[in-house]
Amino acid sequence: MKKVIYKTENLSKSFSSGGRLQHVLKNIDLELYQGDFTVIMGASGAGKSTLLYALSGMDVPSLGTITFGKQVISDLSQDGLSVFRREHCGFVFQQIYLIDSMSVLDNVLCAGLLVCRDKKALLRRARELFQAVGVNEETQRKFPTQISGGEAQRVGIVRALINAPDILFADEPTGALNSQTGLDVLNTLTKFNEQGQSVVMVTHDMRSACRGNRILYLKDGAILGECSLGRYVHGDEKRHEKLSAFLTEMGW
Ligand SMILES: Nc1ncnc2c1ncn2[C@@H]1O[C@H](COP(=O)(O)OP(=O)(O)OP(=O)(O)O)[C@@H](O)[C@H]1O
Repeated sequence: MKKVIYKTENLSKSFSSGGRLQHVLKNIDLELYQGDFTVIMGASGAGKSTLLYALSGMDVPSLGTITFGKQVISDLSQDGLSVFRREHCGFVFQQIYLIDSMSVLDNVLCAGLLVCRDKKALLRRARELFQAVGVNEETQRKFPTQISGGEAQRVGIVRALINAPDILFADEPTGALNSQTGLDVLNTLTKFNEQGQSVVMVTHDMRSACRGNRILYLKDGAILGECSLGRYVHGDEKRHEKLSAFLTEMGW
């Protein structure tokens, strides 16, 4: 039986803009499981990123609770949330925000040193991760402005994983990449997930979504439905058809 890592109850988020309250997430009850590659889909404005930010402690809900393991993260202060993010979460976004004045390797080590003081152990893990994503030593010595978008995104994945997070959050990780480099990034995420890494990814892209084993469809701030695709198998056309049929049913 799968282990629940996240549980939300009545999770709601509202924003006030122009004197009007916009209810973006509406009473979401959700469980996420360890080892899953969960994908969140839905139309633009459905609340996907807002849900991801709430789960990852980057933002706080207006109402409801979010429990991670036994910890109620929706009760944490801003300081508590930053410790939670640092210790448990990894982030991969469309924008990578590497520090331009540091080498690729130092960008990764710097993120690791926030959690672990053992530089030798960090270096070992960084080298393993760089090898896994296909970023060689020459590229590791370069500065962010000297590498391609695809390389930068793979460095971003290494940085996100350097602290061995319990969960990796990805928001449109291939959104700014061309088709081949996007595919490399998806293969990298799939590989880590096969090794047990839990992933939650927001995407509009069918090809990316096909990598997930569980697809949630968000509409107007509520989960309208979900689809189970099973573990990713390369070249499985039925998977694409199943996802496509599900999305059609959801009104995608
Ligand atoms: N900080 C904020 N202040 C005010 N409104 C916000 C804020 N963040 C999000 N919203 C609003 O919440 C709604 C949902 O935004 P969100 O980014 O979660 O949608 P999304 O489903 O991820 O959309 P997209 O696919 O276009 O990225 C939008 O109408 C957006 O304008």
